[in-house]
Amino acid sequence: MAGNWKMNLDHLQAASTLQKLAWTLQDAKHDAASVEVVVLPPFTDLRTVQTLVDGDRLELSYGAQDVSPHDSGAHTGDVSAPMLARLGCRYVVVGHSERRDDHGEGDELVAAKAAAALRHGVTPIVCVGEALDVRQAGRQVEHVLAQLDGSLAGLDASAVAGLVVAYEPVWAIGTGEVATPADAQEVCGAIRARLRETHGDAAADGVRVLYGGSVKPSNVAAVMAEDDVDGALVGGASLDPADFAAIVRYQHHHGGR
Ligand SMILES: O=C(CO)COP(=O)(O)O
Repeated sequence: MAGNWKMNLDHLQAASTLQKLAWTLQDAKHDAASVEVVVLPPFTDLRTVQTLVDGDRLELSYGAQDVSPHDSGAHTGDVSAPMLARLGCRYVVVGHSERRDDHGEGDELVAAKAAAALRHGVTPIVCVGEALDVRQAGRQVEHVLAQLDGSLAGLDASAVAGLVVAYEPVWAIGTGEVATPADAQEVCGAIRARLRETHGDAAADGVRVLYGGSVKPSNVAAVMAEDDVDGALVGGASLDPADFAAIVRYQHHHGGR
């Protein structure tokens, strides 16, 4: 269960949010071995998050929201995978729709970013998803699979087995419009089936497929009940530690699988 904070919470707010999240999960005796909890704060928060997680031995993982395809050099404003690795980032989001849209990132760049992360032991969370017009035309599966093929270009089966892929329909992000569990399953199932074809069983069975888009404590259990949804990538609701903890612990609150 991953919380993408997007461009919210400065490093002071990050510290209090993280502490509240950790206490809430601890009070609920959350078993971190069964459901991994990940926060994805802005770059400027990462050192603070690292210090807290290490110092207080919090059972939380963290990562960044973007990474350069390059390891170092003249790339003003970018942050490299070695830098993220040194900060203890276990994950990094690549290809979020907000970066694809705001910064014109295409599949080739996303694949280069995923490869950069993997070179330095950081697990990419590769985001794919269709816009509303594509869904209305009924072309969501072919669209997402083309994005997936492009965004994972060049990765071998063992790399894919360790990956996280997040299906986030753009029309469901920040809109309150959640895909139905069947919508999420259709595309998440197609993603896993495609990876089985292209990279084999170990890759398809190892990859973790997340759903993202207006996930809330009230709707998470239904989407998690689908076969090919392994977790959630949560935006807005992850900013509230009580809501995010409730999402992480969806089985206990809503009787999911
Ligand atoms: O984009 C998302 C997570 O990466 C989803 O955001 P919301 O949960 O705010 O819809």
